[in-house]
Amino acid sequence: MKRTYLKKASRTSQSDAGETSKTVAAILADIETRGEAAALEYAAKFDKYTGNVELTQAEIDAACARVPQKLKEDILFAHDNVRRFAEVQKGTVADVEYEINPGLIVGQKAIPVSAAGCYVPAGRYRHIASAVMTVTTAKVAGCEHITVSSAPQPGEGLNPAIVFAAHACGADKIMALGGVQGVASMAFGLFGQPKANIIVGPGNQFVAEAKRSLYGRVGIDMIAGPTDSLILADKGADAHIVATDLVSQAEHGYNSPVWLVTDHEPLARDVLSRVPDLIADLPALNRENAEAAWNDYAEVIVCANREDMAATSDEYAPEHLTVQAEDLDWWLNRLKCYGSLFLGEETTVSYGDKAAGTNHVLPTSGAASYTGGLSVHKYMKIVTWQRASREGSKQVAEATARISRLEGMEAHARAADVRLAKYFPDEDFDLTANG
Ligand SMILES: NC(=O)C1=CN([C@@H]2O[C@H](COP(=O)(O)OP(=O)(O)OC[C@H]3O[C@@H](n4cnc5c(N)ncnc54)[C@H](O)[C@@H]3O)[C@@H](O)[C@H]2O)C=CC1
Ligand SMILES: O=C(O)[C@@H](O)CS(=O)(=O)O
Ligand SMILES: [Zn+2]
Repeated sequence: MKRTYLKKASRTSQSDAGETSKTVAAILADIETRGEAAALEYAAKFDKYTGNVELTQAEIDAACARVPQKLKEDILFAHDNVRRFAEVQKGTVADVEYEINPGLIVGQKAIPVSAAGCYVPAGRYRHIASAVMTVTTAKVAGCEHITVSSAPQPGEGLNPAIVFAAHACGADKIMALGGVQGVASMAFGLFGQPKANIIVGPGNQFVAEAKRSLYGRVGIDMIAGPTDSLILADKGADAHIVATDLVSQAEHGYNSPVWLVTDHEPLARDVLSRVPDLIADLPALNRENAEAAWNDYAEVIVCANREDMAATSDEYAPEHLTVQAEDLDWWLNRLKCYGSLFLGEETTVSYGDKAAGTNHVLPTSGAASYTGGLSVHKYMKIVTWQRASREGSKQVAEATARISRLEGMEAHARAADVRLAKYFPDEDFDLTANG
């Protein structure tokens, strides 16, 4: 497949991975050894925060009172959409019971984990929507205890709207702890909370690496690190809207890649010429982030046709994938690797990020090649069970005994032997490995 890069990235999500991994390992080990005292020291070091970590009910009430009414209504609108979509998704997992052989019944149950730890990023921006996405889905899944941990601002603590969102969506505990110290405190059960069974939520490279390192001891939703986005656009796409959408996701941070893939070079050149002005027009922090992301991480790729565009996109496996091209059904059918798909110019990643109802906690750095984003299913354990009548036990016992013996697992075989001997004392069975 021939691809022409009109713009090629000098850095990727793996560029700083080694350094990040070392930093995070040291912090995790320290917090595991020294507990809350170490977590508080890192809060002071990284966030210049020495205030209260566990929010009291009075602090929650005071924060909620500071949120403007219109913003509360918007947050509740987003919550309602996320909740209703989560409920529909939950309905797709059913407990089942199946008589697989006469008298032998097998089944599946979906059991929610007890304790969920939801990380809500708040370093560069106030990610109110992340509180909605994580807490609402945990609540719909049926988790008994939900903790939110989020980065405090120096001298101020948590953003009031994040507190309102976490509280309104159903958090049982809210902590002012960011980054690795927030994730570690939820995983180790510090500050009076139950140890989390699963840690979910997005964050920067330190948060994503902390979750990755703790995985196994605790469940995680997925690697949801620095945001990335890809737009597939054909000759009919509106260059101004494509450029605006690229910039909208480059503002996340200096390490947020945005990629444009097209089969129409004039569109690519038009978009390339528009992006710098759109970035220059942003407020200072957003401009700095978007400029760095655009310069170092962005790519503009021209392909020969739509099939090559789709194949390129699947290779990148972006977190957000937008299609601004004709024949949307063809794309929906063809594309295989993405966290969330935005079909057509009339929708945009920002809708999904904030309020449309699909979850914005999504796989990054290519993780969309093997997983989808956060949903109720991530909090639910699909477990199995079985029971049998004595008749139902017969055939499976014989097969079990012979397979076990052939494997050399004599004790397993005898667990089947004793049942056959007890339930069918008058029958002879050849239970040897060669039987
Ligand atoms: N994949 C997804 O679904 C989503 C991803 N995001 C991503 O979340 C991220 C948010 O990042 P931030 O604004 O930074 O907020 P954040 O809350 O993730 O990180 C802030 C924390 O980083 C820690 N930190 C900062 N510098 C450090 C250092 N040198 N060593 C150790 N720890 C350090 C501090 O403890 C601070 O509390 C962005 O990259 C954004 O793209 C946001 C929403 C959704
Ligand atoms: O990575 C993401 O999903 C973000 O784009 C979500 S938000 O824009 O930070 O709300
Ligand atoms: Zn976004």
